[in-house]
Amino acid sequence: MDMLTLHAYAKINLALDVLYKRADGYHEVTMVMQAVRLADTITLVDQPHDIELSVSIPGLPADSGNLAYRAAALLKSYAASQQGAHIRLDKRIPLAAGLAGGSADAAAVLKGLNTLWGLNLGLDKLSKLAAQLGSDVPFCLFNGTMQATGRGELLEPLPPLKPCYVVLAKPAIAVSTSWVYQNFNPGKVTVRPDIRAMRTCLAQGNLAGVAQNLVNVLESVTIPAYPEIAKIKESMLTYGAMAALMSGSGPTVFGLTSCQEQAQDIACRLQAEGVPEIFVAETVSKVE
Ligand SMILES: C[C@@](CO)(OP(=O)(O)O)[C@H](O)COP(=O)(O)OP(=O)(O)OC[C@H]1O[C@@H](n2ccc(N)nc2=O)[C@H](O)[C@@H]1O
Ligand SMILES: Nc1ncnc2c1ncn2[C@@H]1O[C@H](COP(=O)(O)OP(=O)(O)O)[C@@H](O)[C@H]1O
Repeated sequence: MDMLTLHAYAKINLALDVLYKRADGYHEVTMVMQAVRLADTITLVDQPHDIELSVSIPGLPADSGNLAYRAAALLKSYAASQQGAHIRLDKRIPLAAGLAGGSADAAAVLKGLNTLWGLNLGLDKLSKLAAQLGSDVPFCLFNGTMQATGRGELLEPLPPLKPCYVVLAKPAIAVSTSWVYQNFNPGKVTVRPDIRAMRTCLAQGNLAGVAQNLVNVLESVTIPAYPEIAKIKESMLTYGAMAALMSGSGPTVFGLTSCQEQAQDIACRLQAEGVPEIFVAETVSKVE
């Protein structure tokens, strides 16, 4: 019996711009994405024929409603494989948080089963399958620091973000990504990210410059609906984060700092304020 254990890392968006709504209903975006060391654990065990999934928390589907299951089914069908697998998903990344937890799980299952089943598909092929599962899944195959365009599936590696600490704070709300995109109104956007400036700062290893350039246009949808997000951003800055931003469609807010002790201190103070879910994570700088 073969077994494989993988980490499925969460992501944050250092920059997120929406260019226009496409004919297929998706939005054309430009994003700078960064993997962080907050991970679900996926354990894969080889078995004949069937795909089975067990999940560590209630409220998460353990069938084709789960992206991890869908990833396995898609790979099995694409490769016309007779093999199956038991997938054990230990969830740590909060759900519907803007951290791509489901996408990370799907990417880890694609990579892991490619190995376990001896399929030898290249990352290019896996990336195409990943895009069928969701716009953020291809990034999760690669991790590190990347620019994403198209609907998020077209990737270009960027110079790695100078290693730093990320405080992640999620208020007690779940936000639907499709609701946020549906309600996006370019007329409500006041600041758009300067992606070129962000790229220059990354290339120079200029963390302060990266921090100054954090912008996410989806804040214009999520923050008016959930003002507690703005409150967490303000608190992060008061407690000494270099900068703070909502990740993806929200509601998680992340703050950057170069110092681990300061990150822990910010996390403690947010906890004292009653923010229910808080994590401190390092950045992940290379493909793992
Ligand atoms: C906003 C972002 C930023 O990284 O992340 P999350 O907040 O979900 O983590 C992503 O763009 C989310 O990617 P993902 O969650 O994979 O989205 P999908 O499953 O492909 O699509 C979910 C919903 O969002 C809409 N959508 C998604 C991507 C995109 N570029 N334009 C869209 O309009 C789709 O129409 C769909 O209704
Ligand atoms: N493996 C999974 N982990 C988390 N959510 C999943 C998974 N599979 C399907 N989902 C569904 O997708 C929704 C949003 O997923 P998630 O990836 O956590 O958030 P986000 O899109 O904000 O990054 C969840 O509410 C859940 O119903």
